[in-house]
Amino acid sequence: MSRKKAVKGKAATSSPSAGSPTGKGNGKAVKSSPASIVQGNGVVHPSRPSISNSSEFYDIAFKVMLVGDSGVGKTCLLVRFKDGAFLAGSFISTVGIDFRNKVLNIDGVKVKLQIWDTAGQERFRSVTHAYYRDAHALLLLYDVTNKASFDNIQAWLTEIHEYAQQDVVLMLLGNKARHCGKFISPITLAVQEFGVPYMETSAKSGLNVELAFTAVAKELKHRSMKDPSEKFKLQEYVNKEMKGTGCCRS
Ligand SMILES: Nc1nc2c(ncn2[C@@H]2O[C@H](COP(=O)(O)OP(=O)(O)OP(=O)(O)O)[C@@H](O)[C@H]2O)c(=O)[nH]1
Ligand SMILES: [Mg+2]
Repeated sequence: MSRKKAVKGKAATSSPSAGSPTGKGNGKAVKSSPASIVQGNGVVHPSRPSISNSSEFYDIAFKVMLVGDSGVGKTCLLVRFKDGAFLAGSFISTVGIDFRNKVLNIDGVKVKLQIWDTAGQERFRSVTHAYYRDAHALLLLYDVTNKASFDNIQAWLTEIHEYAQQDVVLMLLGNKARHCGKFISPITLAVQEFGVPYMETSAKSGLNVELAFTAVAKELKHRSMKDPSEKFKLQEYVNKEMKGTGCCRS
């Protein structure tokens, strides 16, 4: 098997696999220690030694897509996660689609997330559809200060069911949360009706941003490791790990 390292993010405007190191496949095992890692397609690969010409080595890689209405904060969430910064100032709506990579250490396993930032505007919807089928996880964002973005969640879920893989990991993120701690906004209380894991984030303050991506990476890793004794429950993990204290900056 070839050695893999995470590549820097680059714009992708053609087909989903064209700009994608993971191509069409599921999460791929390229190095593991000490246990074997199972590919999403069920192929077991024996343990391999570390690959060491980059700080961005990874064992398994997954594609995560950010979707949701224009203006809910998808790009800001990704920038906050990747660079630890907030894009203040005027709103520049995303055109087309782009991705950034980040490698997380999940319980000793290096999990590379290739995170696709999509354009929320209606006119780019057909471009986005082409990418759904390769996504291992989808983060569907709404804006907790914007009821219209909540009202559109059902339409997004319908679209996801139509275009994404059946077993895609899905989580709702109520972005632009203004509070801190475990309180959730009235919109997010209503969001529970969809029966999909959910949490609130703030790209502005950084609230729960790392946690959202870590939770998804953990879920994907658990699935790919195929260890039945280790059942991972996304919502339970998020509820447990959510910040209990802190100060509001949003
Ligand atoms: N207060 C607050 N503002 C935010 C937050 N996240 C994003 N914003 C603001 O919301 C606006 C839209 O953010 P973007 O990240 O560009 O939105 P988007 O979802 O990527 O929009 P499209 O690219 O059009 O789909 C910007 O003005 C951001 O500064 C947040 O957590 N809190
Ligand atoms: Mg954007």
